[in-house]
Amino acid sequence: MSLPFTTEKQLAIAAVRRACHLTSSVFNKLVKNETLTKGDKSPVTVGDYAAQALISSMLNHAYPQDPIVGEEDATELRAESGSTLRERIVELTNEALTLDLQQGDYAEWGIGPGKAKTPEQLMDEIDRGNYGGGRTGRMWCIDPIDGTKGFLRGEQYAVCLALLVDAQVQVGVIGCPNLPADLSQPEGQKGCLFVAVRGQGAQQMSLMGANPTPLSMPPYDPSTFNFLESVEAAHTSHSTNDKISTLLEITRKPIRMDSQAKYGCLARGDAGAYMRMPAGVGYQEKIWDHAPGSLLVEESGGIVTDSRGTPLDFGLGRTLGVNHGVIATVKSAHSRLIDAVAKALSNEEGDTKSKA
Ligand SMILES: Nc1ncnc2c1ncn2[C@@H]1O[C@H](COP(=O)(O)O)[C@@H](O)[C@H]1OP(=O)(O)O
Ligand SMILES: [Mg+2]
Ligand SMILES: [Mg+2]
Ligand SMILES: [Mg+2]
Repeated sequence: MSLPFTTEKQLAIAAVRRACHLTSSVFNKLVKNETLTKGDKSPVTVGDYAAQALISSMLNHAYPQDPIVGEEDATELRAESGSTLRERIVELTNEALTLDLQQGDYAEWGIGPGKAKTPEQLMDEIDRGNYGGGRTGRMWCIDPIDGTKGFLRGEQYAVCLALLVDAQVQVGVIGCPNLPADLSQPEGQKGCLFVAVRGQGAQQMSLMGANPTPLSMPPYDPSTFNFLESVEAAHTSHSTNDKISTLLEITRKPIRMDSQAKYGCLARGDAGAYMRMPAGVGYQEKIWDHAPGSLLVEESGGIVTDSRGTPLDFGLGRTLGVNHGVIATVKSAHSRLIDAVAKALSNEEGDTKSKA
């Protein structure tokens, strides 16, 4: 008998691999009018929409009953019927759907030569990601381009896919086309795929599946410990992270990087912790920004909680609800970090009161 979730894992790898191929080729040809600004002021490109349409089509073919929580929706595209933006998304998605990428990876996934879809079908595929989430049953989470700002800068981004069952992540796949296989060799081979299945461990491999390597996080070592954090100051409080660093007497500088590539780097031991302290009040973290990454870290021997030590709850809907930031680290460092966070936050509160 095969291991649980073997088919889902293979499908997720095939979908993320194809989407990475799409986003890498989009980047090289992206022009200015192929990016929109969403209601929350964040950017979305033709690559985000096309990658979601592609992944959703593949999931739909294999598991038509499974609901999908996807970041993007097609409302703006439908309103712009006949627009070049929509035409470009259709063209890109169909190119990726019909691509003869790797022999044998398409027979059962409804992709490959002759599998192009109509614009209407593709808008519907994007909108299959409108599921509201919840506590019971199966659901997939897609972040077609995580770290769109990094993508636009030509830096790090990730194509992210997870399968959840009863609000627990069971399968997580993250594709990072721009990530060096070895961070100490930034000019070396680029393109990493991270794969985790609950209870079956985590692996890193090349985007085409070469050199699969099991991941296991090194134990806490104060002499080398450092943080991974967002590039964008609006996404995380760099100054709170600095205070926590000082309290822990961390001497190495943080590594700034966009997207869930941070979870991949943490899982393979490039840094000691991924710290995501809220930059302001009111932002609710989205489940697609943490579902595959959290499983990857857990399966590599780490732990992922909010900044107060509460486990992340993927059963509340499309967001993680009121939980406060995210901390991912090796188990032996976790309680030290939680204590330092509490101290740093109470010092910040004290500073605010004394200024008032
Ligand atoms: N104010 C915010 N606080 C935290 N995360 C945010 C905020 N605004 C957007 N994000 C999300 O952070 C993620 C990128 O994180 P990172 O900085 O680690 O690369 C994106 O998915 C982005 O969402 P969106 O895709 O809607 O822009
Ligand atoms: Mg994201
Ligand atoms: Mg995104
Ligand atoms: Mg976005």
